[in-house]
Amino acid sequence: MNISIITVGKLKEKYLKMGIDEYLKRLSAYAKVDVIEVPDEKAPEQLSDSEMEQVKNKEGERILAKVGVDTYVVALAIEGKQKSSEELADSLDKLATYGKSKIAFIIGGSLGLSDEVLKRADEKLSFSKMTFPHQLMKLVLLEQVYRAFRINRGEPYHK
Ligand SMILES: C[S@@+](CC[C@H](N)C(=O)[O-])C[C@H]1O[C@@H](n2cnc3c(N)ncnc32)[C@H](O)[C@@H]1O
Repeated sequence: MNISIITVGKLKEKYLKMGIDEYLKRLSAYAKVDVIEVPDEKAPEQLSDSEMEQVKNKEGERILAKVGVDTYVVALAIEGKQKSSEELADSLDKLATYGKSKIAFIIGGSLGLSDEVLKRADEKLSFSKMTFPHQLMKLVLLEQVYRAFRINRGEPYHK
């Protein structure tokens, strides 16, 4: 399985980078995982609604340029569908069974994802009603994808 994690902006925080690198190392035993960072758009504190839309649209174009036509897209969105770890594992297993071997998980920037990206998504996945910083979301997502592979292989994982 080829998994892309597409995010907006460069990861700067060392403590997150260490965690992300650790899960990428663990995941390499199960799948090919690429982390793609597209440039973020400057977003000062005081932006009008239309300026915010413009920021999201520009970031969205950069995101969509990285998504292949045959890729199954999972957009991370607060308002998306919540799943248990077992349900996520089952979804990944089913995608592999039905020949969907390219999957992109997309995490938005500080203002979220554009409508175009959400429209392109095959599903929207929520990790709760809470808002997480996008770089932390990347670490949490990688841990859950790793957990999903462990579940699907029947390997022990921490409950
Ligand atoms: C700082 S959040 C953006 C917040 C923005 N107000 C919104 O509603 O999307 C950055 C990105 O992290 C991801 N994210 C944050 N919290 C999430 C959650 N609870 N479930 C799924 N994705 C989340 C989403 O992809 C979001 O676009």
